[in-house]
Amino acid sequence: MSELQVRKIVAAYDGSPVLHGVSFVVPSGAFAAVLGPSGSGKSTLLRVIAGLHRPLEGAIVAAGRVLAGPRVDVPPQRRRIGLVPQDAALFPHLDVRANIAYGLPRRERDSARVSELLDLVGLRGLEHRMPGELSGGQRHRVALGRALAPEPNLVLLDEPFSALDASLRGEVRAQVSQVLRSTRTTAVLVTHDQDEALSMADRVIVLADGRLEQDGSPSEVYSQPRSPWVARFVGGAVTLHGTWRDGVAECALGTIAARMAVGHSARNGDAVELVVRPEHLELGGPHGTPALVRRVQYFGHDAVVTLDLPGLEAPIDARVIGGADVRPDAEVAVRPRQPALAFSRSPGPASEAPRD
Ligand SMILES: Nc1ncnc2c1ncn2[C@@H]1O[C@H](COP(=O)(O)OP(=O)(O)OP(=O)(O)O)[C@@H](O)[C@H]1O
Repeated sequence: MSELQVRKIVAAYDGSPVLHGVSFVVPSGAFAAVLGPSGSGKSTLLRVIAGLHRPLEGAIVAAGRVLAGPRVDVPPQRRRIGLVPQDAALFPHLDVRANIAYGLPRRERDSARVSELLDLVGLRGLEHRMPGELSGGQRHRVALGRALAPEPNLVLLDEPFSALDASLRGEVRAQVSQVLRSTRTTAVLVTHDQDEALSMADRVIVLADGRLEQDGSPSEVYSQPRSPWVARFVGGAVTLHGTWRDGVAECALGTIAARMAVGHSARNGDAVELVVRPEHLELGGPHGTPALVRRVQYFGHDAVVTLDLPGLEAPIDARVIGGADVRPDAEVAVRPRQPALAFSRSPGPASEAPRD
């Protein structure tokens, strides 16, 4: 069992707090993504887990062993944690085999274990290439092989795909998750890319301003966001002010079906904040609210249509299948296809716009 427990971690730089009591558990063998905008404290959290930054409060427990706590600070090299850094950080003067073998104790560097790892990360045949002769994706696989070599309890991946071309990224993400799943390694990925978090992880841990905003499966975080902020940050959302009345909401989109978010409630006449996914807005049809098309971004499989609605200062985006025939300045009718998610209105960071 190599469960990771992050317990009420408080961390600071020069007295300025950066993490404010962050807690979550990654079950043994699970793949978690810590997702948050720039400056939310993701790298600091990873450094705390790896033993590169000492927390002021809280504890880190991996595989049942306390690695950091009030009187404990296990040095990084004794934590049994593998790290895959952002830039792969390979030794440029060592070939693929030697880079992977570097992760093993000296006496095991010539062992069959290195060949096993080359097979695991799909680099058999390239073992004598130098890092400069590899693609970005292959370099990451070497870094993963090196991190997995000593059979760590936990692998940490720090934005490992951000430097890759978009065309390569999807493939490398799939290869890395396949290797981690096949070895049942507990892993934590840090990313600001919501697609990466949703597509790779079993658990998504959303951080904002050093606080945990939500911890759940990708579909929970997407379909039951805990706040309008999470909805906007994970997947994008149209947010509207509305008034709750008998299971529907009155807002700039007219009177629309709505359901209250988990943990929220409203009485008739209460102000609510409504969240609608852009892909749940449909154009055309007899019952929609009239809107003016401001811009169309056509992507082939779908299009993002930016609309001005009467009474709304900011435009809203609808993501529609096709969309080739929608023209700027046209008047269209817009309507949500699914009930909006309603949040009781409360001030605070959860209702501010995401920053990135
Ligand atoms: N070595 C440091 N000294 C002082 N402040 C730091 C240091 N490293 C990070 N910070 C600050 O701590 C906060 C969190 O930074 P951190 O790098 O953990 O965020 P992040 O979510 O990983 O951001 P990014 O996605 O941009 O890497 C930021 O305000 C940052 O300026």
